[in-house]
Amino acid sequence: MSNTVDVVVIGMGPGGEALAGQLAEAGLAVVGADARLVGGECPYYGCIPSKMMIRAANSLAEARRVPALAGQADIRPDFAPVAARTRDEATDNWNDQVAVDRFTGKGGRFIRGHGRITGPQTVRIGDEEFTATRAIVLNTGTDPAVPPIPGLAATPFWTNRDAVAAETAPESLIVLGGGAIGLELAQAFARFGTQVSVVEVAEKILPLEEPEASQVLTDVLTAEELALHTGAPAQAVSHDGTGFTVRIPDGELKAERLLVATGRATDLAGLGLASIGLDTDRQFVEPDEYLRIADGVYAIGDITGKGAFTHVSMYQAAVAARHILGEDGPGAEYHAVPRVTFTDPEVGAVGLTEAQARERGIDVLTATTEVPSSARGWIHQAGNDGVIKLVQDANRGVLIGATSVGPHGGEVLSALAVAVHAEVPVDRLKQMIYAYPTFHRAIEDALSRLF
Ligand SMILES: Cc1cc2nc3c(=O)[nH]c(=O)nc-3n(C[C@H](O)[C@H](O)[C@H](O)COP(=O)(O)OP(=O)(O)OC[C@H]3O[C@@H](n4cnc5c(N)ncnc54)[C@H](O)[C@@H]3O)c2cc1C
Ligand SMILES: NC(=O)c1ccc[n+]([C@@H]2O[C@H](COP(=O)([O-])OP(=O)(O)OC[C@H]3O[C@@H](n4cnc5c(N)ncnc54)[C@H](O)[C@@H]3O)[C@@H](O)[C@H]2O)c1
Repeated sequence: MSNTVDVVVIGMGPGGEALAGQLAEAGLAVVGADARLVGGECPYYGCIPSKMMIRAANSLAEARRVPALAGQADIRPDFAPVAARTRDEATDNWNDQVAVDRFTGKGGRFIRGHGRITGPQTVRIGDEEFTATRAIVLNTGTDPAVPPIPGLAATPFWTNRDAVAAETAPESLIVLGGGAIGLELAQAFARFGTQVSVVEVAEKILPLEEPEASQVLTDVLTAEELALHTGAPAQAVSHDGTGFTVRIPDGELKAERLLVATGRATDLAGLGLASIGLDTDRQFVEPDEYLRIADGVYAIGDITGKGAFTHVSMYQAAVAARHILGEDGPGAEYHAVPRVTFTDPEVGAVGLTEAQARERGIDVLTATTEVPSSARGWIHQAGNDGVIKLVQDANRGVLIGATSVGPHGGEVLSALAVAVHAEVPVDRLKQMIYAYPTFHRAIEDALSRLF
């Protein structure tokens, strides 16, 4: 088999898998390499198993709301169905044969191994050298970042990869990091009965989202008896054979398990980017609008730093694939990247936060409305916590950012994502009819406060 091909894809996360398959189906000679599992973090260690866990945990939370609304419910949490679904349905016991077969079925050649660029058109995968005449595509994603906290490295801590593979919910859990991964898993385990403490170095949880969103979630998680320690740098970690101790400025926390969810790491040097003249001292590559980082070299997904989300990886894959095939089409744009943290309530957001907009010198108008005081929120009652916040560019008269926290907050976000993406004039949004009594009707109330 010739080692001179059209395209080599290094790393087959969600975007890389889609792009490699599309190019192979289009008739190009494509080699796809993955060191671990085809499909990447999302199906095996990320989105899908965590959302299965959350779905189960939310059903427990909803059952706990029965006394407020509908009588009595006898709730006895059991983690076994979650573990079984993750193993059997989400990950096929962490086996990617179906995905490999799907790719090879489209005509691609798959190699399990670590890929590294060795020159403008050359890639080494394991012991083999390949020449890619049309494109090299990087979709290598990220690994969990482990902060240099004294003692931590020597302990048997969990990352997301261990947490989603748990067979049982631990009795107690300390979560380092109050971002998306930390909070989603913290709340899910807590709903199964785990005693959870979250240690977040920033002054608030979800520090990059709107402060109003952070506040709603802080109130909900505190009411669910999670212990939130914010502005709390972990100073030391130890493990005595049975449990963890984490020292924070306020004292010591102890738990059976420790989950490190403090962000993600890339390794640009390990990808050989110096061989094509790129700086490897940075965390992310810098692609142009067609995802090129050098002539004939493309990068998609988390390593581009445009939003570590499956939908960004897939979007970039489509743009890059079109460009590699020589088809016309728009380049990538990022003014309306949506994101949803699947806590309950869900925290959906799109575009810029108020703080980000002000940092850019944009003259903004903002408005918020509380979900519990909307008609649907009031009807919903137990579990109705939420807020909608809009950020308008005062000069252009369009929304440039929005946040939707609440039951189905991620679904409510879709209307706001359309508005931000298509730059629908705020005056036009104010003329729209919002179905009664939906959660999304609260958007109308927020719009009426924008002046
Ligand atoms: C717990 C958790 C929950 C998440 N939930 C969501 C969610 O709900 N929604 C959402 O949109 N996103 C979510 N994400 C983020 C999402 O998983 C990623 O954004 C998504 O997987 C896209 O990543 P990627 O395309 O960059 O590649 P990845 O999925 O990171 O895959 C990269 C692949 O490249 C391989 N690789 C790396 N280096 C090499 C190399 N040198 N040679 C060969 N192969 C290599 C790896 O083995 C891996 O298979 C979650 C992440 C985590 C951890
Ligand atoms: N629903 C989703 O779409 C979803 C879910 C999970 C993850 N993700 C993606 O994965 C990415 C990574 O998630 P993440 O939660 O690891 O990262 P994150 O950047 O979202 O959150 C990490 C948190 O850890 C804190 N932190 C950093 N160092 C710390 C330390 N030493 N001690 C205590 N806290 C510390 C940070 O201040 C931050 O709040 C996210 O940015 C997101 O894009 C998406």
